[in-house]
Amino acid sequence: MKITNARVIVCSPGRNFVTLKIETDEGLTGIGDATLNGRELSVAAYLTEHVIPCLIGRDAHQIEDIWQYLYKGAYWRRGPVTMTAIAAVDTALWDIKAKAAGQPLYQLLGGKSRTGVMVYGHANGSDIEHTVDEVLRYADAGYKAIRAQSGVPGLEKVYGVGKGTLFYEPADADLPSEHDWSTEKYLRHTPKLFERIRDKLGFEHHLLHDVHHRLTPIEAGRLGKALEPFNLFWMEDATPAENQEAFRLIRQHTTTPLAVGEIFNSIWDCKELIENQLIDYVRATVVHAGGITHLRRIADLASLYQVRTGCHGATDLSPVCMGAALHFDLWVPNFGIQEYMRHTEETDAVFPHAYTFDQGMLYPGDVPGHGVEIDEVLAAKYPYKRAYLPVNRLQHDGTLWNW
Ligand SMILES: O=C(O)[C@@H](O)[C@@H](O)[C@H](O)[C@H](O)CO
Ligand SMILES: [Mg+2]
Repeated sequence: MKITNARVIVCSPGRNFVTLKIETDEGLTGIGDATLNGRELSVAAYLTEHVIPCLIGRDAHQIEDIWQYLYKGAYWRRGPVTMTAIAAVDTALWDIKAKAAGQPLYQLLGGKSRTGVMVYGHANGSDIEHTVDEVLRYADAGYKAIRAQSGVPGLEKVYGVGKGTLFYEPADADLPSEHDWSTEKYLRHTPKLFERIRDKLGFEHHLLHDVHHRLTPIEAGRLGKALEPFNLFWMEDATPAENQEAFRLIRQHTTTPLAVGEIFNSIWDCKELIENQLIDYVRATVVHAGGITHLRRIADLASLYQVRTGCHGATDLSPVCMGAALHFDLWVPNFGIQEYMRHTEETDAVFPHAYTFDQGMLYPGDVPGHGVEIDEVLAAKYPYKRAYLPVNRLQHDGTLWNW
């Protein structure tokens, strides 16, 4: 089955998405997500200018060979732009292979390892009481796992806390907006938040929290220790992970489980974290970590060390990534949890999909392929709009910090 054509579709149904569509001489098509939030057009150009010309005429069934060809053939290995582009090709080819077999994608990976995919939703509130109400709302909606983020007294804008409650969108301006940060205020506030949530909710539900790279390792150790009585499922991105060894310091101070990896793009970003058992969950997902082919390698390495998966699933990952990730989640033996932030109705209409939510679980559906398509006519009605993620500055002196 030969690849006859491929093209990039950029659209913005409420937020920007980049999608690669591959066509074959047998009439089968496949799509892959290529969205890199705030840097979308770099991946679109990488695909159009440098990848698509190399795909035409190749056998769509040779997923592994094409992966190696694009990875080794670039010479400049790894990096978010390259790996997102490769992921889009890989996802589209798995979609085509599964459609050719007439099977849902999870069957080609090895079949179901579980009945459904446990997800966590996002409860965001402007203060503790508001966040508690949101957590209870998610529990009522059937979620078994809930991430809680709250505004911090004395800080104007905080990661994870949106204007509306259901749809949180941080890429909110055509030049980066500026947030302020105080580690001291955040560290005083966060244990109180979880104490109050457990008081009201009890201990039946999983609770998660995202630190969004803002603490030093020793501060992260302190927070993890303070949160131990509240039994978190995980503390996420406690410190930036460029230096993987930094997690050893956090580990030495707390038994709160650690998750990291939404910004990882290859197995090399987490090799030491996994081999030294410095984390419990690896958060890489299909779109930014080289597609199903490479994510499977990360998960296999992780499984040797009892590290489980927790795929990133924010709204800047398109429904195409979500669909593919759900097939991966249904199969992967060392599954932990899947993040699920709902897309807007506009986005769902542009990307009709087979996956469904019920009682805190997602199900990828059984249609051949990954089960997500793109309505190109509708997509054309939503042109690209530049949108950046914010930057963060320390409140007391304006030093640029991690957002
Ligand atoms: O855990 C998460 O979902 C995040 O940390 C994201 O919201 C992240 O900020 C965005 O994906 C950035 O594009
Ligand atoms: Mg995160």
